[in-house]
Amino acid sequence: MALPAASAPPGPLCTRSATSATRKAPGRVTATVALVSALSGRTGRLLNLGRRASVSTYRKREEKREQRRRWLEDMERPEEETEKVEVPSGAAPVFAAAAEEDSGGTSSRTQPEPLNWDDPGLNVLERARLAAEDWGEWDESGWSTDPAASYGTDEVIPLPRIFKRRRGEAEAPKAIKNFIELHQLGLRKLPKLARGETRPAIFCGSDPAHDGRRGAVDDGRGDSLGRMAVAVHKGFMRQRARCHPTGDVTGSFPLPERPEVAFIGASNVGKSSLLNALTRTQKLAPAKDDPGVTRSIDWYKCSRLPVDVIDLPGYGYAKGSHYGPLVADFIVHRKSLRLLYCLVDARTGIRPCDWKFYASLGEKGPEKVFILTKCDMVIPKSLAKVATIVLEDIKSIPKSSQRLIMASARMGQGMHDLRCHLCSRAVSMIREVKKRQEKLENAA
Ligand SMILES: Nc1nc2c(ncn2[C@@H]2O[C@H](COP(=O)(O)OP(=O)(O)OP(=O)(O)O)[C@@H](O)[C@H]2O)c(=O)[nH]1
Ligand SMILES: [Mg+2]
Repeated sequence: MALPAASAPPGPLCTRSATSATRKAPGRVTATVALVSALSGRTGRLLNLGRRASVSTYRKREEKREQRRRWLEDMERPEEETEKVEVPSGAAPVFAAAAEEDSGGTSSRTQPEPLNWDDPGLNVLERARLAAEDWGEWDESGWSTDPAASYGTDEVIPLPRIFKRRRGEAEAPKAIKNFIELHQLGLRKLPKLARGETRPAIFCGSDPAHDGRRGAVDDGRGDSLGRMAVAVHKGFMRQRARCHPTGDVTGSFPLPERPEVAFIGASNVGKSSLLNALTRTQKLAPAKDDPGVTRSIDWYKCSRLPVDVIDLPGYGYAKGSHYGPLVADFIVHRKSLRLLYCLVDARTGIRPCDWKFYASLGEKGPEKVFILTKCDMVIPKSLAKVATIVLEDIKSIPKSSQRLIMASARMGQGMHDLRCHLCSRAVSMIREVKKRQEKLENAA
């Protein structure tokens, strides 16, 4: 559809090359146009071509202006108008019931009290519901386009409003800031190394007196735990067993050989990468930029650890199927599983899908220890704020340790700390097993 002549844009009605040519040599261009016109009598057509190109550009600009105007209008609209309570598809029954009530459905339950995030009395279910509501238009299928895995730091990832507000308001305690400096955590500019020089690993998890400076790197062997952690770092791992989340054909899982610890978290949070980073075997557990890579329960055996490490499929997104409920079932019923490392992305904090998963576990399952992963992707200041928020959040999650580990599988920051933690827990698990054996022997 052609635009009416009145709406045509002001300015030149010929092509840019002709305009610039006119500016440079007006006489020559006029002569050329006159010659062409004389030869073919199509001067009007020539000019029309220019005019048409310019009209389409004008129309595009108009469209862009219109889009921008609409976007600005949306931004200026008061929050209440745009805010809507949406429950993600496939949400747990508690959300479905809440949504039904919110929409004035037929549910016999009374309208729930509006929740306030800052209320310390909120339990995990209430926080899960609040987080799901806050996420608004969050959709699990959107995970496929979520750039959470990629290394670029300038990418935008969707964040819930509550999280943004809390991150803005959070005041990180000095202890957390010092901890981050000590472990050299966060996104940092690495100094260039001279040829042949290797970057030293940062071992300061076991040494509280370490000042965190590069030159003062200790070897992590300050105590027996540190030595054990260094042994894990130099050890190797191999796969012991693999099973579908529903079990084998009989619905059962491999028999436990040792106490077990498992890594759990949303898809793509970096569970497999963290497991690989424990012994620095990059190709052990498959890890990719794609969510839903691990789709089975994998048992790994470490040469220097008296426990088995389990890599679980992630929840929130999985190609073809959603394993969240199956994994939760496995965690609840596996008696030999003594510790659960819950991974949380350092850029997003605890997400609604995480809250949903913890809500589905409830009081059941082993103790949870939280790990902030991908710490190399946020600046130290922001990392300190997110750590403060997560530490606050985990207070309301049942059976969670109040210890937060910060690590980066890619850069190795905080890995010594994680290994130390794993070793200390492994030692106490073995002690427990021995005590129980002794008790049984005495009874017999
Ligand atoms: N920058 C950075 N990237 C990481 C880190 N850990 C993991 N990644 C990247 O995140 C992506 C996903 O890692 P995976 O280990 O496959 O994640 P996963 O949680 O096992 O994912 P699923 O198996 O799909 O549940 C990979 O591309 C990793 O390279 C980290 O500490 N820092
Ligand atoms: Mg994986």
